[in-house]
Amino acid sequence: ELYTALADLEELLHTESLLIGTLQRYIAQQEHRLAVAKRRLVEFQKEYEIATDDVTKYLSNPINAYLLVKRLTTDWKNTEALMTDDLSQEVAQNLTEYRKYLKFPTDEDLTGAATALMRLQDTYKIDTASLARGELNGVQYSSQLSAADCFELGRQSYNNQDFYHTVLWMTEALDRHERETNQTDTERWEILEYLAYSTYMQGNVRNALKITDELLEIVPNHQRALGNKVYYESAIKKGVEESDTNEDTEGLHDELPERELYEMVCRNAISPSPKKLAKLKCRYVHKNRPFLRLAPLKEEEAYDWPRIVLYRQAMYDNEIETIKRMAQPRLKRATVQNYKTGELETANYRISKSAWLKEEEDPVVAAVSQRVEDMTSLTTSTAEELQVVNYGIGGHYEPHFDFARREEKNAFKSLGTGNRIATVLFYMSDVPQGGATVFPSLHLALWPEKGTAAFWHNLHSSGEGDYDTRHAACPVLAGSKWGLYTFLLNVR
Ligand SMILES: O=C(O)CCC(=O)C(=O)O
Ligand SMILES: [Fe+2]
Repeated sequence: ELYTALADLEELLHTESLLIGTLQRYIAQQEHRLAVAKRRLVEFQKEYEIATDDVTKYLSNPINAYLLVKRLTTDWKNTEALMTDDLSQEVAQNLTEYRKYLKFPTDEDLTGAATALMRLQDTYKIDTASLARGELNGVQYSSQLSAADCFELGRQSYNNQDFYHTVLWMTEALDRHERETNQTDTERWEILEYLAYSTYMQGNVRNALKITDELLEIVPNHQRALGNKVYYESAIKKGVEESDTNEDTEGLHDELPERELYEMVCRNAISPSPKKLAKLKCRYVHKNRPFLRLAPLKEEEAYDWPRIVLYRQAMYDNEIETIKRMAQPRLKRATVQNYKTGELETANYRISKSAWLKEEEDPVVAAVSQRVEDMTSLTTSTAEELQVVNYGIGGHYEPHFDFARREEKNAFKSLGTGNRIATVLFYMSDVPQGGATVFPSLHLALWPEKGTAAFWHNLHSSGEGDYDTRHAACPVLAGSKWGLYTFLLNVR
């Protein structure tokens, strides 16, 4: 899963540079070969013309007779070798070697990267055309997508049976195809075929028929399209009308499904009321602890109930660098616990890479761990190891609780401890766009800021889970997000 973290993508650039070199060498070789072949052709043609000009005269000359024989033996053998001698064999061998030791993304990576794009498109309500222009919320980031690129994204969605996005991307592909001057390999009718079927699957038979007619104008004997046309027409006759999927989502925010509320908070389209925010306080924490005496922690309330606090500049840049450096080689796709079996497994609702660090590994880890105690007044002796998390583009963690519910029998069994009383998370990077930590029911978003830590209790003092602490990590829209998390545990 290379697409899950930015760090791994860098290695793909190394792979690409070697491939570009190979392609360059291949072209140079082939061009040299063609140049030699062209020269030979000119020579052969010249001699042949002289010979046929006056055959008898030419052949009566013993030197010419010799040259003709030579041309068709040695010369032609050399030329034949030039034509058939497979230099590309060497290139092929090179490529096989590369496949063995270089990092290559898999088809699964491609699907993952495409799915990530769709997730961003939905969460941040980015229209397909701007995304294809390489624009994220008005900021130009990357190069444009071609009609062929959009077609490929549409095909990916189609293969995932995601007809909603297939329609969006095929429509964009069609639009770009029309405007592109050096029209790509993607034929217009191919786009139309995908578009028609997905439009039908989306419940719009009339449009599906219109698109199919357009296809048939280009390829009149397209068998599948002809079959579909008959089918769509009879469906319309039978009165299977398109279902109106435009549900009105007006109304009170709290009645919205969590998914929508979550995405709204991610987009900053909703936030706690000004009245709520006005009640929040800021203070400096001085305690008789070494770190705090040097630099008192700046504590800022982000929410009052449940109490969620932020500490600015809670981690130094050099600590961040050390921790990232230690974690980098150990990063692995993050897992979640199957609440029935207790097994750890990967899931699409959590896409990031993580690594664990032990206190004894480095003084920096111990120092940060100590700071967690200072901030929380809770002991870290029963805390889980510090977890470093790296989210790549589109990386996210959908709404969840950090504490285990009663029905989750096997939670924390291996640790031999109780439930997660509290969560502390340090942001080890800024995130240019997206990537907030959000609490959907509180309408609250914490925007990552390098060096800031967030802290909240997951359990009421009774030991019961606080359901208002349900939270999520919004998909990263631009850049990458680094976090350092620790969960403080109840002693059992
Ligand atoms: O990355 C974030 O902002 C939150 C992560 C989180 O909730 C978790 O790892 O449990
Ligand atoms: Fe969490």
